[in-house]
Amino acid sequence: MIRLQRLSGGYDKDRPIVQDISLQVEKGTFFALLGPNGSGKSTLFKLMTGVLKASAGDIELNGAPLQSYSSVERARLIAVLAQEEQVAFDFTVEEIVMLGRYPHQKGLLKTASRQDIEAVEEAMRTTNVLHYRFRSFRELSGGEKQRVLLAKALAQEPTLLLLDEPTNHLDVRHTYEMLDLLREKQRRDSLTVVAILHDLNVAALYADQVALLREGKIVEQGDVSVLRDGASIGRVYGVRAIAQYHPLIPKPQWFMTPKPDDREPKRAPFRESFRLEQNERLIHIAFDHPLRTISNGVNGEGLQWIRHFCNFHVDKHYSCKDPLADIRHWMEELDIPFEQAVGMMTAVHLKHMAVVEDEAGPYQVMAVVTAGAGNAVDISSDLAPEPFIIPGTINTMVFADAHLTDGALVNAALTVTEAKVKALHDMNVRDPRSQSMATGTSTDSLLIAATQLGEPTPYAGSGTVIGKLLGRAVYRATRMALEKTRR
Ligand SMILES: Nc1ncnc2c1ncn2[C@@H]1O[C@H](COP(=O)(O)OP(=O)(O)OP(=O)(O)O)[C@@H](O)[C@H]1O
Repeated sequence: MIRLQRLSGGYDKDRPIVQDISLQVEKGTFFALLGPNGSGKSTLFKLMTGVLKASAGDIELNGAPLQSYSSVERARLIAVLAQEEQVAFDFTVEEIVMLGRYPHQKGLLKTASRQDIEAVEEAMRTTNVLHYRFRSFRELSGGEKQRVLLAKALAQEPTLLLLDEPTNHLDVRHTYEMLDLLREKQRRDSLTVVAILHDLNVAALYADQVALLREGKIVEQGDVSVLRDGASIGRVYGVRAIAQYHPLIPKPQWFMTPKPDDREPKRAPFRESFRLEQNERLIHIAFDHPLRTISNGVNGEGLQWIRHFCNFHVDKHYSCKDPLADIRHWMEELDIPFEQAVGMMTAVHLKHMAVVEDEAGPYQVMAVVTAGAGNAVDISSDLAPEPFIIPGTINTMVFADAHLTDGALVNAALTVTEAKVKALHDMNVRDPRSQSMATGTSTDSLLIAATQLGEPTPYAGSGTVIGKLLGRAVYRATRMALEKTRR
């Protein structure tokens, strides 16, 4: 629908600001133009609307050269929401929005038709500005003005909407409301949206296509997955950042990393950096700093940064109706912040806990295990799973003074699971239903937590020093814990 071919131009004929830009935005697409300050985004917009004349290259709008349209025709097709829109007179909100209808109005007097009035009402309703329609535009806050200007652009009923930082001045709620609204218009009315955005995360969530500009040239272009490339984004913006996928939708999101703070107090050695308490009700390991953690705990599941590691004892007949609410309630009673805690449950007596500490090379590890084999299961047997749930009968907590990447955390989970299975095998633990060797119990829990100090290691399998250390600690702790409960 709009096509730029080898386009160059700027403010001075001899010094083009944007150079050799080729891109195509299809009808009904949300296209985000990204790039650092001064990279030429607004200049490109001015070339796209004909405010600036290109020094080289072509722009086609709906298959015809942009110059072949009259200015009124262009204004009917393209609406622009500029960065700082100056309003010369003291207009009301409704009057401002009505200005959007100007290209559609006929005759010298330009009186508003019924269609104009309906378009203005609809635009004010969708942007949620109806309630201040009679207020002076000048009196509005920055965010309110922005919504009114969007209403004006929508009232224009364009096929192409160019937005220069549309979410400027908007708070979080209004930012996402505006973007949801634009996406709805884009999908429902096949509106084509080209937006200059500074927030890479917003762009990744809403744009179908993106182009990344640096010093007037496109350095990346494509669907939003180009934003997944940490190295190139870091280079373009000159920042330390990593991209990860959003946990709920397959869109990349950015995490900026501040410069390391040299004045941060030195951390205590591993063994002095935590407190382990155990009583009838709870095993609580509290670190003085958060650890990178992967777990399937009832509370704090997934990948997190965690300081408090809890294993609560529950009665054999505990009803598991809402274990998360229960665990948070118990944590609250004990003043343990659940946002920084992993919580597991077990029906095993906590005095039967086994703790194994070990070290090799630069690494230190500690495995804390509670284990009962009442509902041991052979995962390979043909029997259907039993729906009856008894809270976690082998709960394994492993702490490592090591720097494990996310992949290494998963690798560590694999390694210590192998160690647990071997312990069950060597202890001749059987599935009571199939009588075959058990591979675990039906409600096991696991957590791996790493201090993230030292050199990062991407592997923690049985072929690595850290993997072997973790595996052996878990093997010994699982055996000790099973022996204690058996006795
Ligand atoms: N009216 C102007 N006359 C001359 N040079 C200009 C003018 N407006 C912008 N420039 C220059 O053009 C270059 C690109 O500016 P532009 O406004 O297009 O960047 P941008 O990517 O939109 O930046 P920002 O993210 O800061 O809004 C800058 O070096 C700027 O100084």
